[in-house]
Amino acid sequence: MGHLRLSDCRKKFINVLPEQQLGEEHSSLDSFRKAVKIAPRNRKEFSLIVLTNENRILIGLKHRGFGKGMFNSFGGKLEKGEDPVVAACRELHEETGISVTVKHMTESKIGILHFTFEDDPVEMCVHLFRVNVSCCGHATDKADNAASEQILVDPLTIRGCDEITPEWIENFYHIPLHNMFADDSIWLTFVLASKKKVVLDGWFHFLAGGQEVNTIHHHFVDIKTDPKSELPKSETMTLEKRLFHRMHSKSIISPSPKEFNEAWAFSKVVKKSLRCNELDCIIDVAGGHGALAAILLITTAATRAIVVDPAQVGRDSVRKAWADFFPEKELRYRHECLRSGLPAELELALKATSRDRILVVACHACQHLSDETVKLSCKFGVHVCVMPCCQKDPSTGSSWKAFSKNVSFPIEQTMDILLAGKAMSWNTGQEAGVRYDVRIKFIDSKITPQNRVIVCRSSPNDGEVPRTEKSHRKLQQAYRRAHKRQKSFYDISKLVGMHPSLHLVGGFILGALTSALLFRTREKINADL
Ligand SMILES: Nc1nc2c([nH]c(=O)n2[C@H]2C[C@H](O)[C@@H](COP(=O)(O)OP(=O)(O)OP(=O)(O)O)O2)c(=O)[nH]1
Repeated sequence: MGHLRLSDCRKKFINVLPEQQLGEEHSSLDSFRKAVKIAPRNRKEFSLIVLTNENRILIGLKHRGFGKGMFNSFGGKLEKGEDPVVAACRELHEETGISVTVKHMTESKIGILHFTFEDDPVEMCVHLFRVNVSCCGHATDKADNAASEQILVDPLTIRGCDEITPEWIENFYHIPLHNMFADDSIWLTFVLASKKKVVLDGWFHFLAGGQEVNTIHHHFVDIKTDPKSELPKSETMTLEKRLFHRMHSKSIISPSPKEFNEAWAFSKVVKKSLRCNELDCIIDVAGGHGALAAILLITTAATRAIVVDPAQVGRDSVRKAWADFFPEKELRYRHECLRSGLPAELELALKATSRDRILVVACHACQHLSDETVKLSCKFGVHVCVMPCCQKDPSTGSSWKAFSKNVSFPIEQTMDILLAGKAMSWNTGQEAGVRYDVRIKFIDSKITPQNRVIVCRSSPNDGEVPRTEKSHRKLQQAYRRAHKRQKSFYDISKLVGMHPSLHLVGGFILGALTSALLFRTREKINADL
């Protein structure tokens, strides 16, 4: 335990207030008390919760009350007789919608801040908490939060109230300290920059003039670090997380977290199944917002992606959120149905690149659309991956539905297998001079139960015997095997070196010898008698 330098931590923050607004720093509480002559008569208690997620912080713009027009962490006055921890849970929920258990909030307490003012005899006593949350794409389950160490938050459920609007700051060091209370430039910078869990006892005496002046006269901060209580190791910001956070920090609702997770998982399957450094063009069919197209642009070598969908769903959201992740690449939307839009785009793409560098994808396109996507793509001989949904049996008499029922196999899976079967049929791709290697892969069923990705990888069959020819040869072999006996007789004659025309002569001689032998035997028997 010991005193740490506050000013060193401050240097990393780009919006920190100038030293003259932060007043004189004292090295002891005695020294601070001697300098601050006004003794406060009344005391008011508040809670204040610093809410972080990895190296991001959620703060709120205040619309009324103390600090109106400025950013602050969440919190408020304690109600009469209310425990500070309970007040912190209540205020955090009221102002952000985030639920934290009393137990977790108790463990999250990191100190007390005391504020006095030259023009106000009331001392403000603020109970300080630091809550670190994990953002996820699933609805927050209070029971899970209670049971685990982590607070899981679905970013879409974060909401403000008439008093405050929450906003994520993507990087601690960019926090708008120039529009926050002056003391934040002292203690908040320290709390955020410190790798260890810190416990504070902060004393701040402000000059008269309230938030307009926002200047500290004297301050003293007693900081203790507990070497045993390390902060939870912050997870590394994977690309997936950066994309996800960027999306919800811009309050984007299309794609939803579920759709984002589906697109991300789908893209992973694609990347495992195809040579992604060789892709050039992605066509995302029924792609709506275009999240899948954008993710593939970001994570593969492809330079162009086209979203073919008659509906205009959240196209600007994806650009708004992720444009700087694919700066030199092109994301284009074609608002047209797949039947005409896909062949038109495939023709355009084939003018610019070779078919083995083109990939058509469809994530959760209804089954008839997935069917048509595969059919058209195979006609052009390009790679195609689909994850169908809304499978129905289109056959007359619903024969597949009956089959599924008989073998207790879900119709959705039957239809997917049938689609894979069509793609790997002997003729598929022949017209384009390719053959298809077809696999069914899975994404996590927790993301979606419709989790089968049909991956159809095309490869040239130049110089190769067409599959129909191969099977014809096999049939001939089988036919020969079936007539082996006839063949073997011919083979034996060949073996003894006899010409087939001599068979007759041989037979005649053999017959004559046998008759002579029989005749002699009969004569001998007659003589004996
Ligand atoms: N960061 C920081 N926070 C402060 C300072 N002074 C101060 O009161 N706060 C916090 C403590 C409280 O969380 C909040 C003030 O509470 P408030 O006036 O909004 O109380 P409330 O939510 O109950 O408001 P209301 O509904 O009664 O209008 O600001 C300060 O100097 N720096």
